[in-house]
Amino acid sequence: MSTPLLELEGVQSYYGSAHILHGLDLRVNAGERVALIGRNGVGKTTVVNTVLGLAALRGGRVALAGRAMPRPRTYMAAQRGVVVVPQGRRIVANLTVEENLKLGAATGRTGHWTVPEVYKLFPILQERAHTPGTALSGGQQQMLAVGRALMANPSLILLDEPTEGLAPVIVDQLGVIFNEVARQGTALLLIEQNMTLVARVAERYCAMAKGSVVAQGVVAQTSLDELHAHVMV
Ligand SMILES: Nc1ncnc2c1ncn2[C@@H]1O[C@H](COP(=O)(O)OP(=O)(O)OP(=O)(O)O)[C@@H](O)[C@H]1O
Repeated sequence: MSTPLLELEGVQSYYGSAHILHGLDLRVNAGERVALIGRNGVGKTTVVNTVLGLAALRGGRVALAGRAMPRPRTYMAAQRGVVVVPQGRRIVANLTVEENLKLGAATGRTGHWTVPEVYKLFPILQERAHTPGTALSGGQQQMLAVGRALMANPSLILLDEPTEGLAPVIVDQLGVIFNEVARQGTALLLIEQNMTLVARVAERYCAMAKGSVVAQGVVAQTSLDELHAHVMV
């Protein structure tokens, strides 16, 4: 079997003295589309933060593209081809759309994704190229956040609740985009509360409760009701 792009084994992670992840196991292989689901507060964002070094890894193992990262850092993840589209998008306010996109290329990784290729995927970003990034609508800002991540030519994108607060028509458009990005060969870890989108995009799901993965399965063999059961309060 090929080396996983992302592998967490028995991960224990903390914010200060708050112990959030309790022996979490998760693996994403090249080209896979995996959904990470679970109720609010179970620790999904903390998985991302652990990979970026924003939550403290105090037990277990994190490996990126086969290399163990005892002290993960954001730049290490990007260098190893793992890029995050953060919750809340974090578009830089005083930069234009195009300048925000170019920020994503800072790792120097080359590949399919360039500014023109991102504009082909999101024509609206080209139309608004010289507009301040934060002047865009919520859906357009999410497209910009995805485009910026693609500019790093990642092998894996971690998407943290990308459709939060967006209208259903925009959510549908993003689903098409995520599938197109995956078709180009980029693996996805999709943290998502919208199970219809999960069913449309992901092949496999991992469901979390209280800081660990408690169930997993093949999305095509799982009903929407079963998926919803993992996220309902
Ligand atoms: N900086 C922090 N310091 C201390 N505790 C935190 C911090 N950030 C998050 N937490 C706590 O860690 C737990 C897991 O939060 P996390 O954001 O990972 O959950 P989540 O599953 O992503 O939830 P949501 O869907 O609400 O984003 C929660 O109890 C939260 O209150």
